[in-house]
Amino acid sequence: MKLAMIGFGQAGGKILDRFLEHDEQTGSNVVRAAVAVNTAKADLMGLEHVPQENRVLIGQSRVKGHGVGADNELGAEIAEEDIDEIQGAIDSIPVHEVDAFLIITGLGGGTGSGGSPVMARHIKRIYTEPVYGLGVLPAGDEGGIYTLNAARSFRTLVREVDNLLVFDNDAWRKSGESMQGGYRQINDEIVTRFGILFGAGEVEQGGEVAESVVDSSEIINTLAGGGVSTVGYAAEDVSDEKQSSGLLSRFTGGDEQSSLDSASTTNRITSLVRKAALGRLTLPCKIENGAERALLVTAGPSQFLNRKGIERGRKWLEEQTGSMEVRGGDYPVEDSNNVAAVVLLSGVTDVPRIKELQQIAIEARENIDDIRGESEQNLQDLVEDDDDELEPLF
Ligand SMILES: Nc1nc2c(ncn2[C@@H]2O[C@H](COP(=O)(O)OP(=O)(O)OP(=O)(O)O)[C@@H](O)[C@H]2O)c(=O)[nH]1
Repeated sequence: MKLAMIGFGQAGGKILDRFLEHDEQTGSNVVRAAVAVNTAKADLMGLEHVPQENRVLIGQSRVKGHGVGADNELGAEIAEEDIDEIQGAIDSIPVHEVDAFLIITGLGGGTGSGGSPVMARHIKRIYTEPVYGLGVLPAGDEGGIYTLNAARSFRTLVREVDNLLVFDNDAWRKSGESMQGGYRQINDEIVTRFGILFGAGEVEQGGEVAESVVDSSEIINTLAGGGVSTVGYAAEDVSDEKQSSGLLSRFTGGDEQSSLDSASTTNRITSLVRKAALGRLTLPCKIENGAERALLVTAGPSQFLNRKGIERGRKWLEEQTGSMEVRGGDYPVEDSNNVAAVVLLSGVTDVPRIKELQQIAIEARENIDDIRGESEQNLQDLVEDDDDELEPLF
């Protein structure tokens, strides 16, 4: 699937940068165009793979290149005011060559949190291609303002995009790690999952497995209908088996597929599907209470992918989610040493983490209002004398 990716804000830019690096390393060619938008000059300068001409600094007259300091209302205002500058960069995208737009952003900050819904609305008005969001929720220990920002941005962005794919930093943060080191690893996790998912629709149809290869229209149809999506992933190293099956087939003159035990290939796939769906999802949720649609992608060297495994995995997903719309297919990656299953669950609704986020956001808003009210009173008590005998100069 060919995407025009827009990284909004610091997190959005860094994840976009990592997607570009992944594209170069794997040759998957998913990112057809990349634009980074930010109010902070330093963040844009720190990017390594986004072309210079596609880095857009907005809000210069308002914040002088220093970011909006987690004020997402200001982030939204600036995006609205400078939308023509962003459009200038989008104009260079060969839109006829892309299947969809993907706007990537951290929902807890200011620039991306406020700007990305404005951007999504703008793009949807102009282009017919679907516009998806990849929104990152803040970790629980980041504090009230980030949670409040994320809850408000989440609500707005879901409405503006054709589907919001969510990644929850809270579920992935390891304690005892530096922020930067931690994010690098988290961003790798993000790119691995979404890279396989979107890369799957990019394989040329052809060869033995042609009819079971995932097409980009299957990704689009799974995401159609809107709402919130989450992704699961599981992988197994098959390098030893790959080596021995290659040797054996050369020795017997047979093909590599037939030198592998098809029952164990099938079982491996079905167990990977279960692990992917029941393990850590990008947004943890209860799958047994429903996903409207799902897509199963099995990736790896083609001799390790078989139709029976995918069929069984698909059926199992249908039973688990109660969805009648479960698609499935292969993503052959011949030089990989892993077999992986990626499960996209679209239209999920039973997500305790979102309810918790909203509750904390409401409390944070109440606390912020109380503290503001109190601090005005406290300042007045400090600067004025008790009997108001000292009058100000003017
Ligand atoms: N996964 C991931 N999350 C990140 C990364 N950097 C920041 N975040 C998350 O994004 C949120 C902050 O958003 P930023 O992108 O830094 O903020 P911004 O949009 O640049 O807005 P301002 O800095 O307020 O102008 C934080 O709450 C973090 O949870 C990153 O590299 N990876």
